[in-house]
Amino acid sequence: MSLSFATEKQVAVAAVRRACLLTSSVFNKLVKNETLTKGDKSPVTVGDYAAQALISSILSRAFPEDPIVGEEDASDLRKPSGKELKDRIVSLANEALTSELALGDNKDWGIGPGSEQTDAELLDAIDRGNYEGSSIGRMWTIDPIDGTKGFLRGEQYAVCLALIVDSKVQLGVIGCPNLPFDPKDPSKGTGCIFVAVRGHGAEQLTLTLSDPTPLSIPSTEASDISFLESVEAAHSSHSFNDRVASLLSVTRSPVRMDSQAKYGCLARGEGGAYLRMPTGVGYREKIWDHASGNILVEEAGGIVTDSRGQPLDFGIGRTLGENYGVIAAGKDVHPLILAAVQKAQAEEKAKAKA
Ligand SMILES: Nc1ncnc2c1ncn2[C@@H]1O[C@H](COP(=O)(O)O)[C@@H](OP(=O)(O)O)[C@H]1O
Ligand SMILES: [Mg+2]
Ligand SMILES: [Mg+2]
Ligand SMILES: [Mg+2]
Repeated sequence: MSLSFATEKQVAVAAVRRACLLTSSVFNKLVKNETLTKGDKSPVTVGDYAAQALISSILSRAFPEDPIVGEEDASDLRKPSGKELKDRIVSLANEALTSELALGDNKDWGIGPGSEQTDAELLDAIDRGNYEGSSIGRMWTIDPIDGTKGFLRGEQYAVCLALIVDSKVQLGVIGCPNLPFDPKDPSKGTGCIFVAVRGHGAEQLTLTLSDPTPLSIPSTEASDISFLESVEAAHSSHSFNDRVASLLSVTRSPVRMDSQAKYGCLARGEGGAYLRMPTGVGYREKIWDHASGNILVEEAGGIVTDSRGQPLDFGIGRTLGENYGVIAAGKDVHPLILAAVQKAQAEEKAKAKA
């Protein structure tokens, strides 16, 4: 029987839940100068930094020995020009750490009233995410706001946290504050937390940790799926997906959504397939963009591979290495999608030669 990671699960869900409350309250108050543009031209907001500080400081208390691979680092906040931003992040993180939430909390994890951290402690918590990754041992990976562009547009984004042991994801949590809990029943409102533990299944909870629902991907005909794909055309090739869809006689339009919310939707039976093929040379996918979604889909009975049909390797560092794309789908349609992807790749190669 596989390990149940019961304490890890409780801590991870509590941390993601607090980070979801933090990010949704930040969104309503976000002002213009609270967003920076990083070296790769992508945006980062006070919400991203504060959520990473919060999650990392909870993990550091609960599991002080575990290294963390986090998306953000505090170098810009340590500069004199970053002081205003830093002050705001410290106050947001402390507010989220100390607020009293009845459920799922534990003083030993450094959360609840009286758990304030100093500026230096919170900046250090962000920088604990600088771990380079490893194929051996335990490590956590945090994407404090996945889909920052979606977050800024008021659309989908996700707070993602996963535990990787010896290169394999063992626990994944994805918090999606803007995702309808039940698309068929709007009265259930928005906000979901997806959780999966290796060998123990996948489930969905509300942001108040109620309504736990086990998740599994229903079987479908390949022609009945609709692809879940990035909103940002620079992140995944829309035209390649269109070609794959036509090879499979898919008639439904693709569903575009930012963040790992796509993996959550797939796991609960929406869409049927996630397809992310590289748009150009050079970009390497980051482990924090896929770790939680990977286990969620696998535990919901699906398959996740690259375009060679190989599983993703979470043990080679902060990235997934050379980019062969990502294909995630239910187990009956995955082989068909993989074959169609390989056919479309062969066509592209032949065209490039001609
Ligand atoms: N050229 C590129 N190709 C693929 N992914 C990219 C990319 N540039 C940025 N990304 C990643 O795409 C993530 C968003 O995924 P999606 O397109 O599914 O919404 C971003 O996460 P962040 O928003 O956390 O930075 C970022 O890490
Ligand atoms: Mg980012
Ligand atoms: Mg991301
Ligand atoms: Mg992010």
